[in-house]
Amino acid sequence: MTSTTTALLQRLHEQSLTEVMARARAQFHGSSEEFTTLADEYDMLAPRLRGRFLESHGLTSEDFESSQGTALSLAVTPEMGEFLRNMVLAHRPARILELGSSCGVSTLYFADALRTIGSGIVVATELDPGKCAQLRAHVSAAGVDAYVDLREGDVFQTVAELGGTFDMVFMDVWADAYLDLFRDIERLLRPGSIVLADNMYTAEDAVWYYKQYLEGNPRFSTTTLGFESGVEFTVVAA
Ligand SMILES: C[S@@+](CC[C@H](N)C(=O)[O-])C[C@H]1O[C@@H](n2cnc3c(N)ncnc32)[C@H](O)[C@@H]1O
Repeated sequence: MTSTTTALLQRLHEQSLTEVMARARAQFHGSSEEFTTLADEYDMLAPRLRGRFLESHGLTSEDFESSQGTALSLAVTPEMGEFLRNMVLAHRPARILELGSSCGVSTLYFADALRTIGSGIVVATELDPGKCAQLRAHVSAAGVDAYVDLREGDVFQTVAELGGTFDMVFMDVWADAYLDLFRDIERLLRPGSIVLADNMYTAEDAVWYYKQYLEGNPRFSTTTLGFESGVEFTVVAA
């Protein structure tokens, strides 16, 4: 990764964390000391307990699960970003579909990996015009324009217009849309395609139908990876 991209990602990660912490602090009705303790406890929790923990403290955020917009970046963590980057380096996809790109943090990890390989494209999707503008600026600053195709607009509309197959898909829109969206992208998958979905533990109720659908369908082999906010790792078996 170039030093420019590393520095840019570091700044964007810090910015996103600050935003999320500020929102949680505004929602939390305790003292600053209690909030600090809560944040430490969250960090130490097993990922599969995190969603319920936030919920029990009144910190579940509606904008994670509703179709309403938010100005927050809600970027993947550095750990998740490195995982995505490594997945690309290992799987060498020609076409990646990213569902929910926000200001482009996960997009940058995908695009940087494609730059390392020397080929491929990530089709990024985002509804919010302000976030799209930021994504374009970030992609340009990192010098990875050649590897990113941003489609601005509603993701369902965007997906309906796509053809061909995708070797890798990253699902990171609002969790209650996962199943409907997955049904729409099934025709774009081929045997061996990988679908990664974030927030399986932090939006456990919203993703329940998605998880059930995958587990009940012999075309897919799926498991939830127990790190970060819970990542569904699905391979198209047939
Ligand atoms: C969790 S954020 C994505 C974060 C991003 N993957 C990253 O790492 O920076 C989810 C994004 O999905 C977008 N989104 C939600 N519903 C959408 C829809 N129907 N069409 C397009 N984008 C949508 C939101 O605007 C939001 O920016």
